[in-house]
Amino acid sequence: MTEFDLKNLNECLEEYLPTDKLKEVKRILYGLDEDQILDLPDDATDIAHKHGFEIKGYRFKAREEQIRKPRLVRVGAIQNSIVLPTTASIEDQRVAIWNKVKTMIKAAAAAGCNIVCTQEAWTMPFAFCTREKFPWCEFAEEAENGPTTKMLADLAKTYNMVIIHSILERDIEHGETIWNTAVVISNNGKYLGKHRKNHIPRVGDFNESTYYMEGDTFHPVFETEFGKIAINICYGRHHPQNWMMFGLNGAEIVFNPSATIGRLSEPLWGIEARNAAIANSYFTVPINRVGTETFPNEYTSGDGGKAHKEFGPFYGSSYVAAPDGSRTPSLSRDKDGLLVTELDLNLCRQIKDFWGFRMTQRLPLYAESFKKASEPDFKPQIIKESLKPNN
Ligand SMILES: NC(=O)NCCC(=O)O
Repeated sequence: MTEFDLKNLNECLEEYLPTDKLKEVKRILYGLDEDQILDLPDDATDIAHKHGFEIKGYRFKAREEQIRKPRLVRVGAIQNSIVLPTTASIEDQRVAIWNKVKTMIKAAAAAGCNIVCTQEAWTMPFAFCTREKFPWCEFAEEAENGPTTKMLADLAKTYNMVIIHSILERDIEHGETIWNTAVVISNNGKYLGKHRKNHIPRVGDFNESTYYMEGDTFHPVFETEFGKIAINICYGRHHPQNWMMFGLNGAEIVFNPSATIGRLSEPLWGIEARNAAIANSYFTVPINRVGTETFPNEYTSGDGGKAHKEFGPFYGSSYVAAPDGSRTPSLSRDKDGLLVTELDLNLCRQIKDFWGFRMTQRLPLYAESFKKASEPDFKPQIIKESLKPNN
C-alpha cells in the first residue's frame, strides 16, 4: 500500500469496523453522535454528484438557553485541486479554477451556507516550492479591487453569503509588495477587509519567504451578520499565540485555509486546529487542498535528495472542530469536496462558562513572561541542583 492508496480515513473505518464497534470508535475519535449528521438538500447534492465532488454535512448543537436564541450558522469549507497544467497561461489557469469553485459555491448556497471559505492561495498552483519568480508572481492580485474579489463579490451578494478567500496579494500602492492574504467579503457583496499571513514557513519545500513578507495586519476579527470570524492562514496553525490572539479579539469561528502535504504535516493536522478550538472556546475550520501539482522545471529540496518537479500530494482532509473538542470526520484525502457544517455559536460561551479557559488564562502573567523572554538579555528560568556541598 502506498502513501495515497488510502483515500478517506472515515470511509476506511466504515468499511472495516463492525457496526457496534464503529459507533463507539467514532464517538471516541470525533466526540460526535449519530444525530449530528446534517441532511443536505437535493439541490446541493445533485450539483456535487453532477460535478464529481464530495459533499458532507454535520451539525454541532448547543444547549437551549433561556435568554439567548440559538445562533445557527452554516459554514462551507471548500477543498479542491487545480484544473489545468501549471504550464497553461496564468489567466487560463485562474479562470479554470474559478469555474470549478464557482460551482462548489453554488452548491454551498443550495446547502444554505452563510459563510464559505476557500483553501490557501486558491486561484493558483502552490508554486512556492520552485523559488522561481516568473511566472508565479503574476498570479498576485489586489485584495480589494482584484479580479477574484470582484468576481466573488457578485456571488456573495447573489447568495447572501460571506465569502473568505485566500490569495497571493499584490499591494500596488505600497511598492507592489506581495503578501499571502485572506480577503473577507460581506454578504452584501462589500469588501470587509483582509488579513495577511503572520507566520511564513521555512520548512521542506515550503519556500514561501522567497515570495512574500510576514503579515502586518495583527489579528483582525470580522464582525459579520453571521458571527465574528477570523482567519489563521496555514503555517500559522503551528503557533498557539496566533490562534490565541484571534480568540482574545472575540472570534467565534477561525478559518485555517492551508496548503500542506502528507510527508510533512499529516500527523499534526487533526490535532492543531482541534486543540485551538478547545483552548480558545471557538470553532475552527482547517481546509487543505488536494492533488499533485507538477511544475515545468526541476527544483531541489536542499536536502541532498534528487531534483524533482512535484510538491504534493496535498492531502485535503478538511474538517471542523468545536469548542467542546468534538470534530467532524475529514473530507477525503484526494477528492474535491465541500464540507457543510451547521454551528450553534452559543456553544462558545457555554464552553467558556463550563471550562473557564478564558477566565483562567492569566494574561498579565504571560504578558510579563513574554516581555522578559523577548528581551535580548533574557535568561531562561531554570533551576538546577547546586554543585556546592551541603554544610
Ligand atoms: N502553506 C503553508 O504555510 N504550508 C506550510 C506547511 C505546513 O504548515 O503544514
